[in-house]
Formats: sequence, C-alpha cells, structure tokens
Amino acid sequence: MGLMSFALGTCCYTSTYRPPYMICKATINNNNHALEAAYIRRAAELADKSAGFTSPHPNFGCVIATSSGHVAGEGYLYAQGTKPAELQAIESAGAWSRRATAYVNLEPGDCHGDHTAVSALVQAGISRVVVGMRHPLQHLRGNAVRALRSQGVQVDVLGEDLKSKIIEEARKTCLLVNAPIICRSALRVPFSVLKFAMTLDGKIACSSGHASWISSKKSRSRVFELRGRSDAIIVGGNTVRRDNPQLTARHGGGHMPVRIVMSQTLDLPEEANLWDLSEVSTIVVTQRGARRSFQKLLASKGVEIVEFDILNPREVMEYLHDRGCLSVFWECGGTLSASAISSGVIHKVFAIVAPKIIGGKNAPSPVGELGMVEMTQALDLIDVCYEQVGPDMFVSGFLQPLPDVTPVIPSVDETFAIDPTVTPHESSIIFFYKTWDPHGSFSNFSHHPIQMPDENGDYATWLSVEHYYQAQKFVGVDDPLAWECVENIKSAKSPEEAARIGRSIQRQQPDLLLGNVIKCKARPFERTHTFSFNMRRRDRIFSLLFRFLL
Ligand SMILES: NC(=O)C1=CN([C@@H]2O[C@H](COP(=O)(O)OP(=O)(O)OC[C@H]3O[C@@H](n4cnc5c(N)ncnc54)[C@H](OP(=O)(O)O)[C@@H]3O)[C@@H](O)[C@H]2O)C=CC1
Ligand SMILES: Nc1c(N[C@@H]2O[C@H](COP(=O)(O)O)[C@@H](O)[C@H]2O)[nH]c(=O)[nH]c1=O
Repeated sequence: MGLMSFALGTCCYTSTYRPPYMICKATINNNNHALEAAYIRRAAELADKSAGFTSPHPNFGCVIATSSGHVAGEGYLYAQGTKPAELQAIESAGAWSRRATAYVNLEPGDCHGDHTAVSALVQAGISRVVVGMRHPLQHLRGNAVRALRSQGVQVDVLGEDLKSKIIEEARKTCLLVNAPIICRSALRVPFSVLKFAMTLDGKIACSSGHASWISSKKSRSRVFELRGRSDAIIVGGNTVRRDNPQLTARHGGGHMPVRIVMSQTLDLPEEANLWDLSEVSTIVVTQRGARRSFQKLLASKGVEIVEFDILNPREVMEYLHDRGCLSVFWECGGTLSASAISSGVIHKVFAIVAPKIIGGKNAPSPVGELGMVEMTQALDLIDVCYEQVGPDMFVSGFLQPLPDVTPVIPSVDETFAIDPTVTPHESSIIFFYKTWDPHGSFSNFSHHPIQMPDENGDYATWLSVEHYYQAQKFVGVDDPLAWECVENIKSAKSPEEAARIGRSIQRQQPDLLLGNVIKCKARPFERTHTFSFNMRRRDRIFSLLFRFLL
C-alpha cells in the first residue's frame, strides 16, 4: 500500500505509509461534506478497480479515516467470495480502525448469512459508517445498515442522513460504479454501452466499408479494457461480413465477454474469427427459421444459436437479462446502433473521435436512421466526459439517467407471485440459483468451502463447489499441463475465476479432458438447484441456459 496524498477528487501514490498520513487538519464531522464526499468518491474509485471481475456481483470499496482526518486503510473487493473490501481496509488500518469512520460506496451485501463485512467493522471498533448507497437488491437492501445500527455503530447513508449538492455528486459516483447491477435490477435489461470510433467528419468507415483503423493503437488498447468490463459484446451481421472481427479483450486481464452476433438473414461467412471459440464463446441470435443448414454448420463448430420470433434489440436484451448478463458493449455499425437506440436499450455512449478526415458521401456514420427531422429532437447526452487518449478524444455520456433505485431483482420464489402465469412444473426451463438469491448458497458459485476426498482418499478443501467442479475436468489426466490446471483452479481467487480458467483450458485444449467428460457430466456433488417454469414468451429460449453457464 502506498502513501496516499489525497486531494479532493484526485489521488496519487508514493512510498509506503504507516502510520497513516494526514489528509487535512480539519476534523471530520457530519458538516464537513466536502471531505466526506471525497472519501466516498475514493471508495467508489477503489470499487471500480475490479469492474468486470465481480460480475454478476456489485463492486465494493472501503476507506477508513480517523477522526483527525487520516486515511488509515483502504480495500476493494476483487471478486465475490474474496476478502471483503471492509476487512481489507480494517486490516491495513490496524489499530487505527478504533473509533474511526469507514466509508463504503455500497452497503455491504449479506449474501446468505455471510456477515463478514459487518462483523469486521463492529469488531474493529469502527464508530461510524458512511454508506454511498444502499444495496440495490431488494432482499439485501437495508440489512447491513440495520445490523450495524443495532450494534451501536452510527450509520449515515448519502441522500438520507447526509444531504447537500456535493454529497449528491458523490452519491452519483457510487451509482455509476454499480450502474450494471442498478440497471439490471431497475430496468430488467443489462446496462448497455454503445461504442464507436469515428473520423472528425463523422464516418465509421470509408465508402468502401473499410474501417481498420480509425482510432489509434492506444485508443484500441483502451477499448480492450472497456470490453473487459462487460459481460457481452454485440455486433450486427454486416460488421461480421465486413470486418471479420475477433472481439476479444486483449488487455491482459482475466475477464473475457461472450461475443454475440445479431443477424436476421444468417447470411454470414462460413469461416470467421468469431467462430473460433478457443478463447471465448460466441452466440448468434437470429430470426426463427433462418437458414437451418447454416445453423447446423455453426452448431457443429460449437457456436450457440438462439432463435427469436421477432429479432430486435429489446427482445435480445431481455433475453440476456434473463441469462444473468449485467452489462453489454455494443460495437456494431450504424444500422444496428440506430435500432438499439430507438428501442431504448442503450444507456451510455462512448464515441472515439480520431483527428482524421475520410470524406465520402456514402461513408457510414455511427448511428443510422432515427426518424428525427428537427435539431430540437436530438438526444442530449448527460454527464458528458472528455478524455484524450493518444491523438484521439473519448467523449462519453449517458443517453438516459441512471434509475434512482428502489430496485427489485425478484427472487425465484417471488417470481411466481409477480407473474401469475408462471407454473412451477413445466419441464423446458432450467434455472440456476444466483448467489444473490435468498437461497443462493445452492449455487456452485456460493462462497462456501467444501471438503472432498482426493484419489488417495485424503480430504482436501476447495474454496467453492465451482472450484472443485472445474478441477474435476482435469483431475487424473496424466499430463503435466492438466496437473498445472488443477493447481491453478484450486488457487483461483474466486469461483468466477476458477470457472474462467477451467472453461478457457477446456476450449483451448479439448483433448486434455476427453477422458474426463463423462465424469464431469455426472456431478454427484452438484448443488445447483434446477426447476422449471413458464414465463410466457421467454420459455422458448430458456432450454439453452445450461450452455451459457458451462
Ligand atoms: N468504426 C467503428 O467503430 C465501427 C465501424 N463499423 C463499420 O460499419 C460498417 C457496418 O455497419 P452496418 O452496416 O451498419 O452494420 P451493423 O453492425 O449495424 O449490422 C447491421 C446488421 O445487423 C443485423 N441486425 C439484426 N437485427 C437487427 C435489427 N433489429 N436492426 C438492425 N440490424 C439488425 C442485420 O444483419 P443481417 O443482414 O445479417 O441480417 C443487419 O444487416 C462496416 O463498414 C464496419 O467496418 C462497424 C462497427 C464499428
Ligand atoms: N474500426 C475501429 C473499431 N471497430 C470495431 O472493432 C471491431 C474489431 O475488433 P477486433 O477484431 O477485436 O480488433 C470491429 O468489428 C468494430 O466493431 N473499433 C475501434 O476502437 N477503432 C476502430 O478504428
């Protein structure tokens, strides 16, 4: 941990610190909103470090400040199931935690009885907790706030107990950090970001359709990072035909979003980079009945096909929501982007403006026909940011305000009540518990260690069922690479990371686990709860749910 010199809104790191440094002489009290806001913004900034890794869970950051204005410790959640941000901050603050204030961007989420964050705060003697926003999931909302208060800790929630313009701005940073889960819970579609690179004269390709490259190498590296923050990347059929893109996140990070192609005609090339699934999978969403023979060809390559009665961006987003997707990155051309904007599913826009002019009357632009005839109809972006990356300018902003939530992600049980057409005993749909559900401990991804016997009958501890499950793909295979895989999976920091490692080796080295396939399919320890129900128009697509998860 470095010495933090903390100015409002900025921070930089130099050498080691301990004991904690002074932020400013001012004593922290409830009226010092500028300082409180700065700490909360810092907690949000820390939380953002693990964007893409925590999905489908929120991002948490924590700052511990002493009553005299020292920052004593910081922490952020790397992934669900790893050490909570609050605990990390307390450990780094040591004895300075006593009577200190903890600033958290988000109320701790007490998933199925895990009180670690709350207990750590109480046991460390934290006297006050400032919460950027309450937990967005209804069944977790308010639990930690109540628990802390019942233990005599003062809890101040931004917007409730602390109100002012500067506090409101700090609260906004907390909303932004967890925009995907907020959107998902309030709007029931994933948080969607439309990104395009255009020339100064507003073209995303030449008249010929050639587009590589408009933006600089540095900008494109940044795009890899942005991809890594999302669960899925979407392009239209024409971009596949024209660009033959890879759509991988080549930033050296761990998280790789699934690639999705929207194509009505399925008039797509037989050979394409997107059909190479060695790094990450691809889903093609299409119109029901389109080119069955081509569907078969894609399926033989392992590409998943999902048919829709009406293929449009909203249906696809609702479908992805149902499959647990929190955030989507749109990298399509103007035809599909116009359709997505018109459907109201795009929340944020990232325009990369390169200082180049290409001209061309027929050269495409980033957004096609929206049917507007007067400038007064233009869509104004909100909270616009400008950032120079190499020679290019990144302009970003929101197309619609983030919902100010009292959101609901209904638990599986509640769904029946919400949709009376739901009949719990239909066989075509299989649901997995999410760890955030009230009975989320049934999920493989639940952070509950298990003990299982190895080949010699000795018991070993695995951090979660998912760790054990992924490792079983390679256990017993007589190959040093398989042994290494097992060790890497076993030491993975989170169940999601264990899944990433297991799935990626499985894709890249399918021969490695051939002998183990049958064993993997029969999972006697599998705690995933399956059941089925009919959700009107959605039932046609749920049968494919398994494949997304495996
Ligand atoms: N500079 C940049 O950032 C980018 C540039 N480009 C460039 O843009 C050009 C391609 O743009 P564009 O032709 O607009 O391609 P799109 O990526 O927008 O693809 C359009 C296609 O999407 C499919 N589609 C499926 N559902 C819908 C729907 N509801 N509404 C609209 N489309 C749907 C159709 O595929 P189908 O015909 O298969 O049925 C349609 O032809 C290329 O030259 C490419 O290089 C592309 C992406 C980014
Ligand atoms: N031309 C263009 C972009 N185009 C987008 O990137 C895709 C190619 O990704 P990949 O094959 O993974 O490198 C392409 O199909 C289109 O969606 N992006 C940019 O950041 N800058 C650019 O100049």
